[in-house]
Amino acid sequence: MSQQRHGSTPGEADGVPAFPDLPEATIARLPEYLRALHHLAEAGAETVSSEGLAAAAGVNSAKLRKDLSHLGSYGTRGVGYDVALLVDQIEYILGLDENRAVCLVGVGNLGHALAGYAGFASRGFRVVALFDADRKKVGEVINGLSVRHIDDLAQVAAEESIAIGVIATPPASAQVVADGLVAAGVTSILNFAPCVLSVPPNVDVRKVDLAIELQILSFHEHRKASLTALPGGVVDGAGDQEAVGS
Ligand SMILES: NC(=O)c1ccc[n+]([C@@H]2O[C@H](COP(=O)([O-])OP(=O)(O)OC[C@H]3O[C@@H](n4cnc5c(N)ncnc54)[C@H](O)[C@@H]3O)[C@@H](O)[C@H]2O)c1
Repeated sequence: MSQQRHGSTPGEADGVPAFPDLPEATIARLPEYLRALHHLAEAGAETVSSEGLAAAAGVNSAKLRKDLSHLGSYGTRGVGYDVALLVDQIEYILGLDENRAVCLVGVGNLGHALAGYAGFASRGFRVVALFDADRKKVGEVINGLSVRHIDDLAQVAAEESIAIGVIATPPASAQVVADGLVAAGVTSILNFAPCVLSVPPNVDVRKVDLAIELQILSFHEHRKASLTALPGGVVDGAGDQEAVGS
């Protein structure tokens, strides 16, 4: 099986369209592969087997091979995947080479933690603005950014070409914030508020809810307890590690 050559445009591997239509579940796993590949590259690895990468990413290797085949990446028999090349391909597909501008709305407990997190830059994002409705918070500087009033959203979004808005307000304010982001031209929203947002079809919303993740783990705890309670009950082997929010 061939692997895409160095120097060719990522995403244009033989027989694969420049922008393949990927299953949602594959898209959700690509950042996991990327994180694992970055760790491998930092450790000096130039190639990695599908089993090695699958273990590092916490998925099974058949699923990984299928996911990467969507990108036209099949690895080389006996050698595996070229780490640098695969990083390029995944970053290209995820659009991480564009260093998108992100704003955060709601600088409370959660917003503070998110705004202070230095890891977004190394993952391909620029946090360019922080907004809050509370005038007492306006002017506070976090990670070199001064909190702006939410009334400035449209102006700042235009100046900074903000692509992604993160909502960390209470749920009661989240819809009005989402409406403001959409009106300001933002077409991707990451919503931490535990509520469903109504947005136009051209706007993508991802939701992060740690309580839901805990509830899912609670289900698995419940299931394991009921299986081991059965005579001779055996719990199934460990499953894949799903990313929160996927
Ligand atoms: N997703 C998760 O796993 C997770 C975890 C914790 C909290 N949360 C959610 O995150 C949100 C924030 O939680 P928190 O503890 O930081 O709350 P918080 O009350 O400490 O902060 C909310 C901030 O939003 C601001 N705000 C309110 N309305 C606004 C508006 N219209 N425009 C701009 N700013 C506005 C407030 O002034 C405040 O600074 C809540 O919805 C909470 O349920 C989610």
